[in-house]
Amino acid sequence: MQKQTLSFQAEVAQLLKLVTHSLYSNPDIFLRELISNASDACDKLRFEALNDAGLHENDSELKVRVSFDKAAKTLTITDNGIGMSQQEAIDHLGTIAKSGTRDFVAKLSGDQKNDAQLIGQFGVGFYSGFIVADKITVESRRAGVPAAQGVRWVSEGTGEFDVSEIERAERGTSIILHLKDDASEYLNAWKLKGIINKYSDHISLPILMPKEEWKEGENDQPGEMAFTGEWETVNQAAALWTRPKKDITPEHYAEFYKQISYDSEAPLATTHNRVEGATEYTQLLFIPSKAPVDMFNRDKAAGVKLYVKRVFIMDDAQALLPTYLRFVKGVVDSSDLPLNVSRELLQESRAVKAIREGCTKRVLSMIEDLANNEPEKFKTFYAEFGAVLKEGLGEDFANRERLAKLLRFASSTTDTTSVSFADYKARMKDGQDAIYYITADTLAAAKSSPQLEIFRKKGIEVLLMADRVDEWALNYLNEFDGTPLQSVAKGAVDLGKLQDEDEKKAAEEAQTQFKPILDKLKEALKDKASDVRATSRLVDSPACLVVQDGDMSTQLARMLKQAGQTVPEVKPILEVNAQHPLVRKLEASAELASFDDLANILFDQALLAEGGMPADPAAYVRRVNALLV
Ligand SMILES: Nc1ncnc2c1ncn2[C@@H]1O[C@H](COP(=O)(O)OP(=O)(O)OP(=O)(O)O)[C@@H](O)[C@H]1O
Repeated sequence: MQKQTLSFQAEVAQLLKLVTHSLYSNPDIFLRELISNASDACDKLRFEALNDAGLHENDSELKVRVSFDKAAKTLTITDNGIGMSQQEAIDHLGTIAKSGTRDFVAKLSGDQKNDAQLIGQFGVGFYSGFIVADKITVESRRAGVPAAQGVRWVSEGTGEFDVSEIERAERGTSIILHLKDDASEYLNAWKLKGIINKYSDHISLPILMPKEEWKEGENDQPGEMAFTGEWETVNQAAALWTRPKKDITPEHYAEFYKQISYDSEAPLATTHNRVEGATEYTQLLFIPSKAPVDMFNRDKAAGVKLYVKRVFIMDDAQALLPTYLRFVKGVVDSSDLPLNVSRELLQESRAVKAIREGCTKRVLSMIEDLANNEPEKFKTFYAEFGAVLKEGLGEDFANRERLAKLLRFASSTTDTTSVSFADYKARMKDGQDAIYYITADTLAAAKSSPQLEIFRKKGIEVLLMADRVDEWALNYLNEFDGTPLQSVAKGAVDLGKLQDEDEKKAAEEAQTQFKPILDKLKEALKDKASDVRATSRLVDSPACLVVQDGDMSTQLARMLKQAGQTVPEVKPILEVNAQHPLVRKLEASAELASFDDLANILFDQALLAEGGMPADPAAYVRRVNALLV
């Protein structure tokens, strides 16, 4: 292969510019990124060698070596992992393959402070070398490829890189950083050991550095540290989760978490256990402090890595946790699964089923623990992940009750999202036999909803729900601890024992007395409303819309339509307040030509009040204007 000069993909060039303009306030992390890549490369080799032992080439002790040359001002990170072919070096180091990272780079604004924050969430991997180096040379040979087909890749981190063919006896990759003048502090073993200890201690491979010893000076010269020619292991070289809990500090856990999650913040909660019995495995799971931007994408990659007997098998092992816990990050290391387990096999494995149940229970305990003992953290958790947790009501029947206890809502008497079903029950009025709730597009809409009027008048608390998932999720929860849940926007209003006899009688009388008008309204609105009836649910408003028990609410129907789904046409019921002057006016205009307009205005206003839109807004405006002039 001739030496070639190639250009970076536009996004890489953009990223590099950012990196070289000293994006990081903490330059040390370049070493973590490069060691992490080296460790990934070794994981890949181990995995591919499961089917082709020849790839080990008589060098099966996988390791990472870090060394420096003071005179040449270079720092070199070498691994004997999978290596790169010539084409792979061009593809992997010249373009960004991961679409997630590419999208993210496209979002960078050029504003350094903002970008720095954003980039902290992703990590720039290999390119972080350019924080400390003004030139990087990569030399590599892929496992199984002849020594003559090695590759050298060189770049100064500007627009281009060179690639050429080299002879390379040993398999794997060396990253040679030509350090900038102001980065010479990295030509120091103590400094490097300190960074490795801080960021890369949990790496399961040995990280080796040349051994140094104190050498006394001769002829009155001062002594100095000198290389002995041997290598020494400078990390613990045992995967974090395999070590006894008592030897692991919160900082170790946090570092490990940051490494696997690309999060810059420490996790909110951590659980680490060895599970013994019929299925044996170790779980190390984390709840992040912040939700990722794409959390509501249910197809999003899961966050748990699968290892089998300490061999890395796959990222994003979806079978290990239910979808509604997709925000959890961590590692599961099983001793029961075969090393060649595939994603398909995972779905069917009984061991995986047991692991999944065990992990789900653990995560729920972790959340319960926050709820019971760390209210501030639970608040953070709920603000970030409460909405996803609700999906569990429909997805995980076995844990439905535990989940229901963890839910929190705003209510007509509390502004914060802090009311649990248990709190609500404890405050229920004498004679109240249901937990009342309302769903709406926003909390403000829920709060000012006409359906709440009678409840407010009687001092009955109503839970307000404005998460998109609420109505769907609540479909799966009919009761809490023996008390039924009742939407106040569905079915006829039934306050049971809370409504006194007089009120009930008045409502019935209104229904009969009002019948002619109701019939006329029904006729006028036959295309829009399935029924029109008098109600005792309203106090200040003239009318509202409700649906039958079991029907989809108008709000959910709207939401699904917006999302492009076809929804069966559900005509709502128009309920009118016989006491309201506007409704009285209807009675008076029963024989007039304007009756039809008034009827339509009444319906459209009820729709507007709950956040909907009249089917024909222009006609609505015309009708109101006709009344105004
Ligand atoms: N030491 C190495 N050995 C073999 N391949 C490597 C090595 N370092 C980097 N690569 C290849 O280059 C690619 C790009 O590396 P880079 O660090 O930019 O991203 P990444 O590792 O894929 O992502 P991230 O660092 O965000 O996890 C890697 O995916 C890998 O294929």
